[in-house]
Amino acid sequence: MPDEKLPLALSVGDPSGVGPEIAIAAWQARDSAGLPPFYLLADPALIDARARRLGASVAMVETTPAKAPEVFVHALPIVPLAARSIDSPGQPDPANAAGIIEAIDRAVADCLGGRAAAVVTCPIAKKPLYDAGFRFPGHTEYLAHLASLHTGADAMPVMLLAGPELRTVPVTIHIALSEVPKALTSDLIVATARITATDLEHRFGIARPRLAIAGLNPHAGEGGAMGAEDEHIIRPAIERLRAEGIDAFGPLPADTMFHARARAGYDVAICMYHDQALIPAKALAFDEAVNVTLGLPFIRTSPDHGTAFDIAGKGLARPDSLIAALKLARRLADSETKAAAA
Ligand SMILES: NC(=O)C1=CN([C@@H]2O[C@H](COP(=O)(O)OP(=O)(O)OC[C@H]3O[C@@H](n4cnc5c(N)ncnc54)[C@H](O)[C@@H]3O)[C@@H](O)[C@H]2O)C=CC1
Ligand SMILES: NCC(=O)COP(=O)(O)O
Repeated sequence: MPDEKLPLALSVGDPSGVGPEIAIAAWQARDSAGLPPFYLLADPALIDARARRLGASVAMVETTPAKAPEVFVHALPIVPLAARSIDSPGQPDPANAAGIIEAIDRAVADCLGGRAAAVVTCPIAKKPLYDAGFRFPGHTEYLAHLASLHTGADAMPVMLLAGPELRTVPVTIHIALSEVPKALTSDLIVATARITATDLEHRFGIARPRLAIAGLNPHAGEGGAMGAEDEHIIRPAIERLRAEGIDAFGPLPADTMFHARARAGYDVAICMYHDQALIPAKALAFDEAVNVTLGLPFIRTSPDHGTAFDIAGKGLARPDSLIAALKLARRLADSETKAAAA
């Protein structure tokens, strides 16, 4: 249970991406945005180099999680990594993998060790990490692995994109589109929807959340004429969820379930693959949507965008989605604290 005085732990993400500069910009906006205290897990030399490159005048102090809240008022608190990072914006380098992973590891350890209230991650690019031997598809799956290492219990991670007007969950996440039909099972849909319903109720405070379940194929299969998965895999999953008392309905044709009137009828859209969930979320709210990992024994949020190598180091990156991620992490941590105290 997070303590409301604990800071948020922010991992730097890929040093060649926009993570360092959106972290700096978020700290600079702390008062106007009403941000809760956070500390940045990073190589201090990297953050100093990026600030200089951008001509940003920012006070930084190397510190500890415990001292971060008092530092945060006047300087960006940096909890130094053991690994060094290369400042090469736009040029991802597998040599940065050690620092990227150390920052995530330490954020999780701080959170589960009672030193941080929640984990917030700046974006990582997957390919340079794979090239360095990292064997997890992304943060989402790696965080579940870390949770299991720390607690000894298996965790099933669920990706939620949360924006002001829409929440979406992809049932299959970081896999090729050609693999989706094989990976999609009724068991996976049921397990994903259960975790979503539980976390929306207990972490987001939505009593009996309404889950709109998307079909996989055009027109949700058109009665089997355009694919069998909607009737043979998705509909049985919905029947099982309803039998458990979860307010799930569908399968809905995905092309007509995201317009404003349709969205008014549900709290979350459970989608069958990555882009089915992330395209509507980012199209509606690229600067405000937050990536949240459900199903973990700690809170994790992230901006919805990626490393943006094309603009890294140019002073063009907007910190808005990171700011939304920091605020949502604080809100979720505080509601967990209140629920535990009640
Ligand atoms: N949470 C995470 O760690 C995420 C990581 N990624 C990774 O990021 C890498 C790049 O992915 P892309 O598909 O190119 O998506 P991207 O989100 O990095 O960039 C897409 C477009 O949005 C712009 N953009 C992104 N963030 C912005 C910001 N803060 N301010 C202004 N413009 C911004 C970029 O300049 C680019 O034109 C991939 O390797 C992917 O794996 C992608 C999404 C989330
Ligand atoms: N497209 C979303 C994404 O790649 C984020 O993944 P993760 O690194 O948060 O698991």
